[in-house]
Amino acid sequence: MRVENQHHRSIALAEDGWSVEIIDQTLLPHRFELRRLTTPEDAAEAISSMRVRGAPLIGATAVYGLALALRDDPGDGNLDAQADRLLATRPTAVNLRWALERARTRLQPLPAGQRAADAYALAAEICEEDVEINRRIGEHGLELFRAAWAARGERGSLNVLTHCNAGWLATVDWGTALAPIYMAHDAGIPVHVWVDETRPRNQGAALTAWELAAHGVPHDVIVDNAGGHLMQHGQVDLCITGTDRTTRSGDVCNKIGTYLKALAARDNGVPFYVGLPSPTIDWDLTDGIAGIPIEERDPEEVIRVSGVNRAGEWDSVVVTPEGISARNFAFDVTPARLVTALITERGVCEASEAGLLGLFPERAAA
Ligand SMILES: CSC[C@H]1O[C@H](OP(=O)(O)O)[C@H](O)[C@@H]1O
Repeated sequence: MRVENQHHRSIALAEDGWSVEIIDQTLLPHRFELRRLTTPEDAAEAISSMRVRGAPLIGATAVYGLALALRDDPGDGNLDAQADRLLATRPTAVNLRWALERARTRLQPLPAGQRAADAYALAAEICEEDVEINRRIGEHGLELFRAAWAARGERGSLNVLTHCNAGWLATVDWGTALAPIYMAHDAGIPVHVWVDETRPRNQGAALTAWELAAHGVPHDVIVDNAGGHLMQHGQVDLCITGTDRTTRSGDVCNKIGTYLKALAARDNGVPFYVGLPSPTIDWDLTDGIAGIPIEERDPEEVIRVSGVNRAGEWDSVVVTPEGISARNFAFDVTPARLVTALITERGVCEASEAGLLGLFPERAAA
């Protein structure tokens, strides 16, 4: 997407043809800085520290990390060890497993001397596929937005609530939940976005707001607990989020707090949509609540808030009493029954196995 009139993606091969450039998302919104990854350790650190985050972007970064590893040692042992190491960086987003399994399957049979070049080629393919998948999610989602706008009699604004960041920063480009928002805005539908701040890492306040502002999409940042109130007062026409792993039955794992938004949406008759790229579907799982591993991150992320102080300097402050105990669950699972529809690159379907197999029939036998 465009940043100060220059096109950027969240990740790209550097001009040297081998190192990898990412946007360091831990510095946004106050500093836009590119960071070069030159080793697999750099890639693993970028994922685990959330310099890059978002299921599709995590998968792409991991395969570039594997390419960096194979430049130095393309042997079987290093291929397996580095893939395992990258897989262990974060447990919830299924794209990480999907991308690394795809890489192992493709690279293992190759002569060692060909593996690095092919890993770079695969990383580039995964990136291009992601951009196209998200563009199509945007187009299918746009039709839902047009219908919602018509349902409002095309008056006022189309008020959309989103949680966390499922924009171009969470993918290679376009985003999943935000792609329909960008396309609706560009199509002249007056979209307004309620942006959940999304404690504790503030992906909404820091990343979604930054993206929407750069694209000129009207929005308001709200505290995570305000969404239900807005829905009760008719201020939300639809909710749309991303996902880190969706089961074949349509259970949606996403940033912590998504489930509570879906409950409020159901209670207030507000449609709840999920932007779902097919690499984020876990076809091996049916019960999301029982089966999806929920990442638990450092409690320090709850206790301490980072930002820019009055002097414009990067700083952090403690918001709890000294020595307290905190827990930091990073995701939750919204049962399929609370999801109005899944927006995939192949179209919109109900959140169910039948719905997903209707769009992905090749998965029926699995
Ligand atoms: C398009 S995936 C976006 C998804 O990833 C985020 O998690 P995190 O920032 O911890 O990587 C969040 O769940 C978003 O909805």
